[in-house]
Amino acid sequence: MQNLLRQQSVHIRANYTGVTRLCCRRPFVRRRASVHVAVDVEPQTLQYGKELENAKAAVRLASKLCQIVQRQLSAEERADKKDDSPVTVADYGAQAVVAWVLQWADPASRLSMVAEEDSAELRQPEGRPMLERITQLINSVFAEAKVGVILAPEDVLKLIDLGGSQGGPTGRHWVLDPIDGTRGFVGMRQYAVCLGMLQDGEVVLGVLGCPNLPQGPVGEQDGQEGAAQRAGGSDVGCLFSAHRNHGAYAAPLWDEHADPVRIQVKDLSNPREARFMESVESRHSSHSTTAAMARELGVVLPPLRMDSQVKYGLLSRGCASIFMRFPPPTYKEKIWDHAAGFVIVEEAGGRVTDAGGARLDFSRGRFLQLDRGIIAAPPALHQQLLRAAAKVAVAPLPSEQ
Ligand SMILES: Nc1ncnc2c1ncn2[C@@H]1O[C@H](COP(=O)(O)O)[C@@H](O)[C@H]1OP(=O)(O)O
Ligand SMILES: [Mg+2]
Ligand SMILES: [Mg+2]
Ligand SMILES: [Mg+2]
Repeated sequence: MQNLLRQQSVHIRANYTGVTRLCCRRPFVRRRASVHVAVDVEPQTLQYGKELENAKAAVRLASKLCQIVQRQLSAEERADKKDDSPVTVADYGAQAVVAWVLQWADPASRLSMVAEEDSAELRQPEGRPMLERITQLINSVFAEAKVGVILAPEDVLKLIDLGGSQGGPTGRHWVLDPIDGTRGFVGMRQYAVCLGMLQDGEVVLGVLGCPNLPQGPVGEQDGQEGAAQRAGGSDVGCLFSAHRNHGAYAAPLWDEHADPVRIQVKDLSNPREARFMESVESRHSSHSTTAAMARELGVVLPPLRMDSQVKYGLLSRGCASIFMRFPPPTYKEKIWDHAAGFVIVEEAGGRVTDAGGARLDFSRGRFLQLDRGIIAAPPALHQQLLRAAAKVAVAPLPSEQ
């Protein structure tokens, strides 16, 4: 695949209107085609401007694939992984699409990507029908977007396995969760395509594609089954993005020409006005611990339960003021489950730490090492949350898992 990719020429041209074109040409593809990306700031003025555009283009394409699959997901299109969590053709397909865009946009550099999925099951004879379905899906999304490339199943396997990097404290590593909240995805609820970029151990870019998230106010029903069915309207589908030191933005997911809008957390200090968010799945995050935290803090509003990193997006846009996550003590948190949301919340003015107050550290490989769980909020509320966490009994995570 490396050789194949090297044969291809890819270049990015930005015009003065801020619309960038990602053009790809392969020797055996006659027609030149393009993926359009709208950018919020002239890419030349940002240190990682081109990378941000590529990340948005990748997330938009992958989100399209996910949306198509969610609307007609069949039993053959999903499987259970060894850890008992679900995976679908869309998880694999989205990972391959993002890897393809990033690789093609920067063919000169060796892509390092830390991503959730790998191709092991698809390489088994029983995985072949799923692999063929994934390949077909990718090619139909590429055709619709006029990418002008047709992938073979072998290409798809290799693209998925580009996500096997270990990350670490030096160099550049993309961090991808192709579908965060797969249980939400199969349950017709919320999910997000999450892409971050690590530079020397720091998350410098984050993009969240949230196909089922309304652009306006969000209520409890938006976290429940049926969110996917309601997602056809033009006011549903959000793209959150952030560039370190340049703020966080929200834009319509399906309109790459729309201007992104700067977003900020809602800087509340009174817990009685605050709404907190947590997982829909109590097996992912203890609802009783968050309820105890809310009582200790004096929060009176009921929780807003949402799947996936859409919670980080909602916090950044001020739709709720607190996010808490207390996974089971044996669970190892992965960097792709938080990288994009982390930089978006910080750039929107919020704080994201573990329950002991340590800022999340993405430089230690594929996993995060956390004291108990994750707490995110605007600064004043965050301080109060840390005081509550010191009083509320939360099962400690083993130091070495
Ligand atoms: N047993 C588990 N405990 C905690 N989190 C889990 C578990 N299984 C999967 N997850 C991950 O929790 C996150 C979803 O959290 P939430 O419930 O808040 O949406 C996802 O990253 C999901 O992975 P995945 O990316 O495979 O969906
Ligand atoms: Mg995840
Ligand atoms: Mg996932
Ligand atoms: Mg998963």
